[in-house]
Amino acid sequence: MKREDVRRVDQIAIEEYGMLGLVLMENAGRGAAERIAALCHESPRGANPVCILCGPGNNGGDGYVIARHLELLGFSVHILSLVPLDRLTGDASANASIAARAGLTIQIAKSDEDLDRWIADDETVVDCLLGTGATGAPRGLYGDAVTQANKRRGLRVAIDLPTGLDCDTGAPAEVTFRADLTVTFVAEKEGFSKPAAKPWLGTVQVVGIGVPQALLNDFKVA
Ligand SMILES: NC(=O)C1=CN([C@@H]2O[C@H](COP(=O)(O)OP(=O)(O)OC[C@H]3O[C@@H](n4cnc5c(N)ncnc54)[C@H](OP(=O)(O)O)[C@@H]3O)[C@@H](O)[C@H]2O)[C@@H](O)CC1
Ligand SMILES: [K+]
Repeated sequence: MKREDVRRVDQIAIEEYGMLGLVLMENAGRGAAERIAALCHESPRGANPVCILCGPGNNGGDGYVIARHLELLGFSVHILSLVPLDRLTGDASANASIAARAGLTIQIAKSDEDLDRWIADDETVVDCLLGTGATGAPRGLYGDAVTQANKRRGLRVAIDLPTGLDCDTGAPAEVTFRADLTVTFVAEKEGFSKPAAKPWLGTVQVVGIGVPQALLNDFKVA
């Protein structure tokens, strides 16, 4: 599915079907947390704790939901946000507030040194940096975070798409998150089928976010 179409599905679910964005994000995050937990339990590299890297948009918002559900599933979780929480808006801001009030550990990374210090070598790293709103190669600290994550020995999980990968063309940026598992929402993105994308995606699992079948049918999603 093309980036533009998957974004339209979210938009129509909210604007025409009256679903709440928060509900879609909850479904997305909960589904992703369950897939991450299953992978951690079955893989020898699947470590506890889990480090969740959160970016400025709704992909970052998914990260706060995932953190809350992984804690409920018995994982020790910490969140590294690349932006101060007061810069978040909408559903991402709401979920960051819930996580903060719930006492989840949230650190705000301001430099490459912070990232180097705070991402442990053997923990599972979850990429909630950039999703379908990404344009071009990851800039500044976003590129640094991907580079740091790729150096670690633990499992890597990308949420919706690996940061740095163009989800329409499948072309990787010079710095692209190298996932063992990509949990993607609604449907596989068009670029995922391209040979260039394969080394960055790992296993791909699709998680539904609860939008009605009638809407999926309009977009020819099985
Ligand atoms: N209800 C829904 O819609 C649902 C959405 N869901 C989730 O939301 C995701 C889409 O969220 P999103 O649209 O907020 O975009 P996302 O990629 O998180 O961030 C955009 C931000 O990144 C920035 N930025 C851009 N490029 C950059 C770069 N190269 N390097 C650095 N920064 C860059 C950009 O800044 P700007 O370019 O505007 O200055 C902007 O601030 C989707 O993938 C799925 O995970 C699910 O929860 C299901 C329900
Ligand atoms: K991502």
